[in-house]
Formats: sequence, structure tokens, C-alpha cells
Amino acid sequence: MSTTTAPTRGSTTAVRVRGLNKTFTTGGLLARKRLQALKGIDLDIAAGEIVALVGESGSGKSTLARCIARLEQPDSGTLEIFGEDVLRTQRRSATRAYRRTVQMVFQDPFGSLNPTHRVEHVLERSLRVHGRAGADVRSRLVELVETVDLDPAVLSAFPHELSGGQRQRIAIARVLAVEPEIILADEPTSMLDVSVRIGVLNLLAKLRDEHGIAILYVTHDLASARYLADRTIVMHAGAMVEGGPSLRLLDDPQHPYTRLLVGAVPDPERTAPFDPEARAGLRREITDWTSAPRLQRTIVDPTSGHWVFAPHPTTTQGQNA
Ligand SMILES: Nc1ncnc2c1ncn2[C@@H]1O[C@H](COP(=O)(O)OP(=O)(O)OP(=O)(O)O)[C@@H](O)[C@H]1O
Repeated sequence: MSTTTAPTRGSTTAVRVRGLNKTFTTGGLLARKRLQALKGIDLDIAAGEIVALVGESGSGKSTLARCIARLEQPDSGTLEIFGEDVLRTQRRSATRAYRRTVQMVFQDPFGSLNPTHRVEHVLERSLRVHGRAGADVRSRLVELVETVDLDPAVLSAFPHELSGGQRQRIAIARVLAVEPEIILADEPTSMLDVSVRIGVLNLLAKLRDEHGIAILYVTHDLASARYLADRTIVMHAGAMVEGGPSLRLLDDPQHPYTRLLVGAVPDPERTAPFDPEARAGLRREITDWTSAPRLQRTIVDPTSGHWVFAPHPTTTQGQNA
């Protein structure tokens, strides 16, 4: 893709994940522990779509993004990028060719930019490394910083001379220099001041709308998922428990874990307070749901595609009455 052209992939599926599992082994010989970070993940992201992945810390969001970025190797499952089964066809993880299509934006705009180089150098290097620099490098650099809504004057600045929000925009410009079709944004605004977060979210929306980029947006922040993402998927303990169009899902959460997350968001319009007892009740319900003998993906609303991973009706009789 070019940063100036409209979407080219139409409604194609950019990312298709099926049955992805990932286990981490930690500790020494005598205290070895295995942790299943991802349990049978299925996920589709269309070109020109933003999907938010929400859930508490440790639920597996980053691990999933890193598996799609091929920074982690899953134990099993398939990962298709525009229909290509990449775990089979591209044995080596995260090759340069792969990174031309799939790019990751990280949380920390400080850590991701080399402090000793001017912005111009950082962006130019990305263009050259990925073979995207032509004779018109200078105009390409200007175009890149303008795409992320910065003034071309920033090209001569060092990272430390920029604000956090400007730095994250430069990190995104560097990603765009590669002309990716898929961006995995792992908490891209969590280290930024609240006042500049919305600008970065709007930039991601612009990349979806004007450039047709498929975006996986990993966040703790349900309000930003509601604002930005076409669909939201909730992860709990390595599994996807509920998903659907963001507004619908967050307005009518079904899974007790989603209800717990939604209930924890401050809401001046809520009449009843979200008290500790209600929270404890939801925690008990989560345990009942997740330990049910038979769980199934249940469609909540066929029109919107809102679904929840719920106990099979025949297994819940007598529970949670
Ligand atoms: N390299 C690793 N080695 C061992 N365990 C890991 C590794 N990476 C992640 N984990 C574990 O896998 C689980 C999922 O972690 P992950 O970072 O994906 O969660 P997360 O939902 O992204 O959390 P956060 O929002 O805090 O980033 C956690 O229990 C974490 O400790």
C-alpha cells in the first residue's frame, strides 16, 4: 500500500487465526512451571477494520499480538495473512518480508526511538531497509510526517525534543514507512498524557479509513475500544470469552467477566454503585462459567454477530440460579 492511496484489499480477511495455543515454561529444573497463555484462539480481522482486544493484565493480549507479529512462536494453530498460511510457508519468524506486511506499534514511544538520531534519520532508515526509498526520499519523509499530522519541521528534531504524543506519532510514521497492511498496536496510548491520547486514536482511525490498514488494538481501556474499534473482543485467562461490535458489546455485556470490566469503568450515569459485593458476585459467576463442564460459543445477536462463550444450557441447571 501507499500511504496516499485508498484501501486496495476491500473486504478481504487480512488476519485469520485458528486454534492458536501458546505455552510458556518458566522456572528452573526443580521448579518448572507451564503457563498456557493462549488457549485455542480464533480471530479474524478484515482489511480496513480495527479490532480491539481487551482484558485484564495477564489475559494474553500481548502474547496474541506478538504471535501474529511472529515475535513469539505458537505451539499449535494456524495464522493466515491475506490467505497465506504463514506458519507453514514462512518457517523463519518475523522476516523482513513479513514485516513489510505486518508491523507492530509498542507502548513505549521513548524506548522505540534511538535518542542519538534525528527523526529524519530514523524514518529514512526504515524506508531504505525495506526498499521503500526512491529518488524522492525527502518528499516521502515530508509525506510521512504529514500523514501522522506533524509539521515537517520535526524531521530535524531529536526524539527527546518531542512530546510523548509526538514521539508516538513518529513511531507510527516509522511503521508507515514500511507501508504495512496490518498494524498490531499494543497499548499505543497507555504511556501518553490523557490530553494527547485521543489524537493518536484518531490517527489510527485515519489509517484504517484512508489507507485500509487492518489494526489490532490491544488495550486495557474500554472507553478507547468503544471510541475506536469496529469490534471488541474480550480475553480472559488466555481465552476469548466474548466479542462483537464495540458499542453493542459494551452496552450489553453478557459474560460475567465482561460485565466486571464494564462495571469497573467510572460512569456518572450509573444509578446503582458498583460495590465490592457485586464485584465478588461477578467473580463467583466467572468461576462458575469458566469451570462449567461444557462451554459453547453462543450467538447473542445474529444481526450484529455479538457472541459469548457460555456454559451449555444443559450444564447450568442448578447453577447460578
Ligand atoms: N516471555 C514470557 N515468559 C513467560 N511467561 C510469559 C512471557 N510472556 C508472557 N508471559 C505470561 O503469559 C501470560 C499472558 O501475558 P500477556 O503479556 O500476553 O498478557 P496481557 O493481557 O498482554 O497483559 P498486560 O496487559 O499486562 O500486558 C501472563 O501470565 C504472562 O506472565
